[in-house]
Amino acid sequence: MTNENTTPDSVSSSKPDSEIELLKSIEVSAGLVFRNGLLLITQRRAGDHLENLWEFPGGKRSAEESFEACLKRELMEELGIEVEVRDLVDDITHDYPGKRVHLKFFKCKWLRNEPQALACQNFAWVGPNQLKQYAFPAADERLLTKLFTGAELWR
Ligand SMILES: Nc1nc2c([nH]c(=O)n2[C@@H]2O[C@H](COP(=O)(O)OP(=O)(O)OP(=O)(O)O)[C@@H](O)[C@H]2O)c(=O)[nH]1
Repeated sequence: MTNENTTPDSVSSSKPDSEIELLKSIEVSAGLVFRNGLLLITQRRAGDHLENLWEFPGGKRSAEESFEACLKRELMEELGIEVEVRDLVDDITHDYPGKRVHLKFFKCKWLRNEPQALACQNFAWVGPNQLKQYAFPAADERLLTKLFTGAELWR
């Protein structure tokens, strides 16, 4: 995990504001998939943006697709699992060098199929204490704090 902080009001970046305004954000839907009190996380593939870091599974929304539909599709493509998409837990915009991402994180309930690493390097089901041992992208910092401090999210 990096030390970079993001809040909805302050977007961290190394670029001047004028340049950031020109960046069009990439819209991403990601899931907090719970099953029996454990959370599913995936590892990004080597060679991808933010390679080898762990993340909440999901991906880019295509035009005309809702964030919820995008998430169901991505979870099927990446892991072969079916979920029920529930509440929006966080909504974060973050600037990486040359790239602005707008992420919506939804709580999901695992419904069926054992996960398979179809489009990720690896996956793991973790509890709150294990989650601390994995390195995540800077954009996920605020959400991770919620997960570490809010036991109700895990229920
Ligand atoms: N799914 C997911 N993406 C995240 C998280 N945090 C975060 O910064 N991202 C960023 O959101 C974008 C997700 O798009 P994606 O999963 O389709 O990424 P990708 O490898 O196809 O992107 P690329 O083709 O631009 O390299 C990536 O830039 C990824 O680094 C997260 O927790 N989950």
